[in-house]
Amino acid sequence: MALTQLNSTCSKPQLHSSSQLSFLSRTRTRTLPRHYHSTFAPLHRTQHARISCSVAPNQVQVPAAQTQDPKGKPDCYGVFCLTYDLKAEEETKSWKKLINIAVSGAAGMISNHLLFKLASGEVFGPDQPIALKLLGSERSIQALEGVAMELEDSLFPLLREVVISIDPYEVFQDAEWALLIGAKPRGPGVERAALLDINGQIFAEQGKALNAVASRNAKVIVVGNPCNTNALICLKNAPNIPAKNFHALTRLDENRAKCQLALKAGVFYDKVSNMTIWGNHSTTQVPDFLNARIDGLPVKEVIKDNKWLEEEFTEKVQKRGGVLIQKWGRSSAASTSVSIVDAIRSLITPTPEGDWFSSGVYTNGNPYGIAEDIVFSMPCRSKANGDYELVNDVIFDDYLRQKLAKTEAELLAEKKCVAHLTGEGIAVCDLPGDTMLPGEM
Ligand SMILES: NC(=O)C1=CN([C@@H]2O[C@H](COP(=O)(O)OP(=O)(O)OC[C@H]3O[C@@H](n4cnc5c(N)ncnc54)[C@H](OP(=O)(O)O)[C@@H]3O)[C@@H](O)[C@H]2O)C=CC1
Ligand SMILES: O=C([O-])CC(=O)C(=O)O
Repeated sequence: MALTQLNSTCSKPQLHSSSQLSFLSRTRTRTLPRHYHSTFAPLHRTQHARISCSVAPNQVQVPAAQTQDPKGKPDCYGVFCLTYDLKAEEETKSWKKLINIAVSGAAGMISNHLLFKLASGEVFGPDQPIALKLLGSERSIQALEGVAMELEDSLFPLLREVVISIDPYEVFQDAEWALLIGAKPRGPGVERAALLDINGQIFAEQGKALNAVASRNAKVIVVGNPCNTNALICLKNAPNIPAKNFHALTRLDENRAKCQLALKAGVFYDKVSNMTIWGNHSTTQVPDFLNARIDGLPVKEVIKDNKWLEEEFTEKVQKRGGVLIQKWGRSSAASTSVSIVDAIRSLITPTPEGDWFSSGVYTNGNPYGIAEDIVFSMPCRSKANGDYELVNDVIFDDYLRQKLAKTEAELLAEKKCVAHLTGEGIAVCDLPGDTMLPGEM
């Protein structure tokens, strides 16, 4: 691969003084968002690892550190100023317009898998350059620099810009996708009501920031738990973005359910379709075996063991996260990141004819009689435009209706618990006693 030095249009970089990172790094002072209180003495509020150069196709740019021009004015800095020596037919002008993807909790375990999938092109496609805007905190800013360094060392051609910051207003600027993963984990002795409040405040703040600066048609996927109610809080604080654009991740539950049905039926999991997870991403979630299909047939025609379906299968899916934590010592991160990829791809590729996917979405206008104004996992179809429609052709029986009522009641109780964060008055928190995240046992 020949190296050619370019006259690029990159902005002049400054080297980050403490870490000596080789990518372009800037610092500037901003007012901290209110929830970032810390005993640290923050000096640098924002740090960027930014590809800010435009590079012509067929050429490779060398880091300015190695190639300062005779006047001593580097145009660009570090490995993010490099691009591959593309063949004429692959040149960058055939790429789509760059999209901004914001990720919170970017130094966490899920992100550590997800970011590399996003940067590789496997999510948005091999002709879609991306900018990754990574949200951390004072707690995690060093770790985030490490993440940026690993992204740098991965030489992803499609990764055109990386920004790390603790300021959601900066990270969400013009974001087309916001993947909200960061949330305080529920530790021993933490009441679910307290968790709803602590994490709810994070999502209220982030909703406000999205409202102010994100793309007006941004798609928001909330992963941080309790993800349904966090998504509700987020959308209530972002009235400029359609409520329909907010999702709570229940795709991991769908994938888990498909795997269990495939195992029981003795088929590979690609034979399982039409799998709905209804309701809350919690142990009240309802994996719907009435409408799911195996090899095109209703599940009940293939697995003629109703007791197993109603009891063992349902509980296995509801509690899969907790069993995994017991074995692995940490919560599902790799499979969660895979399911985030699945969730995004389901919105940007056409749903296969007759099939659907599950997502926790806003219930207003739903055809199933589920209470309005909550975020509830339901069956969706997409035409690949980032949008979705709810599926009409599903059936219900008494068992399914009864299970739906339980998960709906839980979400309505959670909603009352966070009324102070959704602009709906004073919170009253009376949660059902058995409410748990899938990862809790
Ligand atoms: N919906 C789903 O299917 C699933 C959801 N989850 C949820 O996703 C979230 C992230 O999981 P994972 O990446 O494994 O978790 P990690 O603990 O690895 O990372 C979580 C991130 O959350 C941020 N965070 C925000 N507030 C706090 C706080 N008060 N205390 C500690 N950390 C905080 C931290 O980043 P920073 O310091 O930068 O803010 C941290 O990096 C969790 O809420 C988890 O329950 C997990 C699996 C499946
Ligand atoms: O409870 C957790 O953090 C993990 C979780 O959501 C899951 O595994 O589904």
